[in-house]
Amino acid sequence: MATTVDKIKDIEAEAKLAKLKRELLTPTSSGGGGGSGFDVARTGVASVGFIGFPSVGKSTLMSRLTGQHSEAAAYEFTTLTTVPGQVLVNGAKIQMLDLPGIIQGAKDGKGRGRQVIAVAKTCHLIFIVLDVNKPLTDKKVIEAELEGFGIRINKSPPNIVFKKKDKGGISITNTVPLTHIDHDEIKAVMGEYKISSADIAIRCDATIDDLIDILEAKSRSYIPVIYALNKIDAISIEELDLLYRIPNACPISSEHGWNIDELLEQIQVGEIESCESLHKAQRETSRLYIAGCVTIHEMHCRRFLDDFRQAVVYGKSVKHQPQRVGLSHELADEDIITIIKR
Ligand SMILES: Nc1nc2c(ncn2[C@@H]2O[C@H](COP(=O)(O)OP(=O)(O)OP(=O)(O)O)[C@@H](O)[C@H]2O)c(=O)[nH]1
Ligand SMILES: [K+]
Ligand SMILES: [Mg+2]
Repeated sequence: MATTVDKIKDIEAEAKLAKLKRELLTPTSSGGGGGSGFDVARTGVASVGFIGFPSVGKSTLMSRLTGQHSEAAAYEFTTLTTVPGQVLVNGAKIQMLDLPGIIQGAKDGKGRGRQVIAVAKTCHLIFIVLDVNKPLTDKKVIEAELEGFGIRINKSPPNIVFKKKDKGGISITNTVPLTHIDHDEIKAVMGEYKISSADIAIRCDATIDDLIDILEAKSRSYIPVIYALNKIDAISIEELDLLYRIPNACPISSEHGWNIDELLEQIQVGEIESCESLHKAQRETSRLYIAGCVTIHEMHCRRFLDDFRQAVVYGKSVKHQPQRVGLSHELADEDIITIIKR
């Protein structure tokens, strides 16, 4: 049986690994890091990146959704660079980015996967495109690739407040019982990060990965994902029924244009009427909201205000589409705003 000392050793090793991974993924001036060589100019209020194995139908979907032609063919790696297009969702211009296919091990530097995932990491939403004729385990493989690059899928940041201090040691409080880690183990992680004084308030049944995500907050991106389950023209009705049980998914046929409207509808544009609903949207679907009739300032709670840098608004309340505005800007009904944090 593993002793506490063994367990702490494991945890220290895990924390060390997380640190090494971050160093590997942080771009360096020498260009050896996670560069974004495939990035393109961003237009519209938000961008959606297409991630998937080769030949699952990303480019066919791109052409179908946006009318922007992106070369599609039966051979792998047809697409070698980012192809941007645009589509209107509730009147808002949303940029679509068709990306080259990735393969297993992409996050570790195989192929150009790192550059591809680096682009996806800056998107507001990711379409994971899957070929329904391939094993469903492909979904897990792609998810692991994104996770390994610091992308957290359909998840909000763990409810842990971490404040580094100059002195006073490590102080830990938890409002719920912790079933995955104890205070000694948390201190071991802090030791690994060379943090000797901090206040840590834990408000969820956190795991060690949650804690590391908070310590590595700068290299984490919380991005909503929709699974575009493509090529349903090639399966039976019975098989299709099963696909409808997969959460956050939309079965489609890019080639035949089946269910493409539903896929667009799933791009969640949350409705904001109050500070509360803004927080909810921020937690659930990240950065794209429709505002009710309030000023941005009125929607604010402190936490949000602290990070606020600028908002980009598209809709009736602004002259230019989109327009950058500050806190006192008054929104109109159905405006779409993107909050830019510091
Ligand atoms: N049956 C069927 N075939 C499709 C569908 N969508 C795409 N295909 C075919 O799948 C093959 C690959 O399509 P692409 O759009 O090039 O796939 P991709 O994911 O962009 O591929 P890479 O750029 O190489 O990564 C082509 O032969 C398409 O005709 C679909 O909905 N149904
Ligand atoms: K292809
Ligand atoms: Mg392609």
